[in-house]
Amino acid sequence: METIRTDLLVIGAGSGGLSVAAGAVQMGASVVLVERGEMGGDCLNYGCVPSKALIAAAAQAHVAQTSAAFGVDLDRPKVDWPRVRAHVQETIARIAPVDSQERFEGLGVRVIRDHARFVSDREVEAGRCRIAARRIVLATGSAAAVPPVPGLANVSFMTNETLWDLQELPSHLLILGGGPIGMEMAQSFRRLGAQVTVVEGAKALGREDPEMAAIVLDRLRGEGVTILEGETVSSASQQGSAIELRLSGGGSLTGSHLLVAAGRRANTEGLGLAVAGIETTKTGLRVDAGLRTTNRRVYAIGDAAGGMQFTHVAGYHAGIILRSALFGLPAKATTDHIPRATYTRPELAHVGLSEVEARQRFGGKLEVLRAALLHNDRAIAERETAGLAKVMVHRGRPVGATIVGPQAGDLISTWALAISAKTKIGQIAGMVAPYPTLGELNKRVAGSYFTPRLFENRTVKAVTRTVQRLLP
Ligand SMILES: Cc1cc2nc3c(=O)[nH]c(=O)nc-3n(C[C@H](O)[C@H](O)[C@H](O)COP(=O)(O)OP(=O)(O)OC[C@H]3O[C@@H](n4cnc5c(N)ncnc54)[C@H](O)[C@@H]3O)c2cc1C
Ligand SMILES: NC(=O)c1ccc[n+]([C@@H]2O[C@H](COP(=O)([O-])OP(=O)(O)OC[C@H]3O[C@@H](n4cnc5c(N)ncnc54)[C@H](O)[C@@H]3O)[C@@H](O)[C@H]2O)c1
Repeated sequence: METIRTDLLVIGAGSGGLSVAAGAVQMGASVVLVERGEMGGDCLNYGCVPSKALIAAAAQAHVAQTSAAFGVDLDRPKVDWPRVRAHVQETIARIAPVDSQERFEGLGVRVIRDHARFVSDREVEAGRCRIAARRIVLATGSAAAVPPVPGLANVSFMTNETLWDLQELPSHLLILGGGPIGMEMAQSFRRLGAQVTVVEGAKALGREDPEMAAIVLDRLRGEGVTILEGETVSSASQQGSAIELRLSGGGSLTGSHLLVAAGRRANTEGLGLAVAGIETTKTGLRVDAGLRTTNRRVYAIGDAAGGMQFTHVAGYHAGIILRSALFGLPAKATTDHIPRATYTRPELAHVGLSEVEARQRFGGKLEVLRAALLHNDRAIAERETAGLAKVMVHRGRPVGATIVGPQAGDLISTWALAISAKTKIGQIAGMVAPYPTLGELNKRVAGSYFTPRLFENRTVKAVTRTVQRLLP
């Protein structure tokens, strides 16, 4: 057994672990990185990257369905699934070098490809190595949670890990769970030609503002996705390649394939956490505001920390703990300024407080600004006018924003910056946006704050008339 001493040991080479390792080694720390699976973790191999590549392929297929309105007739698209898969794999391959073992070894990180587990409160074993570290970072991510549905274990269902190995386009894809994974995949497979049925136990896109989520769900239903809400699966079975789900409401569904997208569970098993005095919660590892676990030398970041589960959150966490683990500086993770986006078409993006949360916090002092895409000239030209921006304002500053529409994930960045920089709404309204762009939506919604103050204000009108009389 080789013994290694290091400043920082990072377990997990996904979005969070790679950011910590790259930052720490480039700032002069000695770093060991342990990964038991693929470098790049879920995001690169089984999550964001393949799903966004599939969404892009599906968008190409969808063009044929909408082009006639532009005066362009296209033939019915022929979807060649092996080539769609090749596009997805090629996308992963093009990004992979940034996350590769070679790149990290080139930076000076010692990379060990094995499963890691604690053997004491500050030592970890991985393969033939025992690593003693000053600080340890758990960036072990999460995996699909499989609900305890009777019979499900005997069905050949897919999760986000196995979906990308599909050999053929499903004729009828059943999806268990109507969260972001379920909805992004439902629309993509529908656009590529599959029949798709989503079974959602509560409300589809249930974490989002219901008014905004309804715009997305209407579009998906309009494209032919069946979404059953408030419906749970009482049992699952398989006859040959046909998968049957019996529903608690009494009906049943038969499909050719089943994707389970019913939430996540943190990867904490097999880590020997008890030996190191590290506690877990229902959602992940127990951490304080500085992302320290119950063992003061050990941090947890990203999906494993059990909070918001996004790649950009894992990257943000990495920055927080680098301050603390390398320089001993105090640092706290907050969530108010962190955006999220679901990449259905239209996209649904949010940052800060929702309308309901903001009303609870600020009561009558809250102003909710709205602007519809219906009046955005670029959206009209592109026939993509289903959408809305909603901004929650308290004392002249934005405290939350939700956007549904094309490129909403890009448009929300303006509000993420405004909220983190505590910008006044007038500064967004005063920004000059190029015409004609979707970005004008942000200026328009901010400008609506001043509409009643300027255009429906008797004093302003009286002052204008007086000044006009006095001007030479
Ligand atoms: C289908 C899908 C689509 C998504 N789309 C988006 C999106 O568009 N945008 C977005 O922001 N987020 C998206 N996410 C979420 C995003 O993928 C995660 O939030 C992100 O990957 C979390 O990064 P992480 O570093 O915490 O964990 P991971 O990326 O999961 O990395 C953890 C790594 O730790 C390794 N590991 C675990 N235990 C051990 C051990 N004991 N020893 C050694 N190695 C270990 C694992 O093998 C893994 O490689 C998506 C997720 C899914 C499933
Ligand atoms: N665009 C993005 O950024 C993006 C995309 C995909 C995933 N993600 C991340 O991955 C996480 C996981 O996504 P997800 O969609 O798997 O999880 P989720 O927890 O967001 O949604 C799961 C859905 O499944 C439902 N559900 C759970 N058990 C069920 C059952 N037995 N029967 C019927 N419905 C059931 C829940 O009510 C919920 O609506 C997201 O929360 C997000 O953090 C992000």
